[in-house]
Amino acid sequence: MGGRFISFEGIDGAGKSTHIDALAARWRAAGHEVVLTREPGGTDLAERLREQVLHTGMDALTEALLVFAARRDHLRQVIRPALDAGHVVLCDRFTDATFAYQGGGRGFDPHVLATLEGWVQEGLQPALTVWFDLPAAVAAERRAAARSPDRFESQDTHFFERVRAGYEARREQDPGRFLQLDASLTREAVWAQLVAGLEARGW
Ligand SMILES: Nc1ncnc2c1ncn2[C@@H]1O[C@H](COP(=O)(O)OP(=O)(O)O)[C@@H](O)[C@H]1O
Ligand SMILES: Cc1cn([C@H]2C[C@H](O)[C@@H](COP(=O)(O)OP(=O)(O)O)O2)c(=O)[nH]c1=O
Repeated sequence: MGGRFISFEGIDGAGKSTHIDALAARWRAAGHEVVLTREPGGTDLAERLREQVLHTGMDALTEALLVFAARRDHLRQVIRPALDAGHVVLCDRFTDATFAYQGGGRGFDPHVLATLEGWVQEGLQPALTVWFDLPAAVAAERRAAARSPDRFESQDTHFFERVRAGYEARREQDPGRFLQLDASLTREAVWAQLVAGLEARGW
């Protein structure tokens, strides 16, 4: 398996973390070098920016600038070197999250986001984006059972329905990149969809 960049997306509580770890274990057992990382984050600088984005009040443009600054550092220090070395990169969230949260959720101008995307990524996109899709109300029930909320997780269901619509708009712009999963099903059923989607791509 050559360098392969896969991102994982969905509203908070969709079940991404559960399945990213399982996929990393499966591919490592098969002998692949797997880099597990996340956004915002993945480097010392980007993790410090993450802390601010998740816990300090700011407007949507500031959020967007900080997540793209974190992304630039992450791409230069971690993602591109790993892909150049032929590794698999599994990234918990990437730029679709910016279009979904800052664009859809906060209502920020997607044209500005697209300009930043072009500067920061210089054409690099994930080979595949796995989208854990489910209604905002179901995700809210899961989160309530699991953890205390950050700045995003404390938003209401309307916010998360806008985030979900933001993901749908991104999928429509580039459908071949997306593997959309029905994340409202049981863990086993979601995992089966994920494995089937990867196998359909010869992975
Ligand atoms: N298919 C599922 N059905 C019910 N609960 C789930 C499912 N997948 C994950 N969960 C639970 O929902 C919560 C959120 O899952 P998590 O993987 O942390 O989501 P995310 O990383 O997308 O925010 C966790 O408590 C997890 O155990
Ligand atoms: C990558 C990214 C994340 N986010 C938000 C979405 C999430 O609410 C939060 C962190 O994502 P995540 O790592 O999924 O949170 P957790 O570890 O609590 O499951 O950051 C943005 O708003 N814009 C972005 O570009």
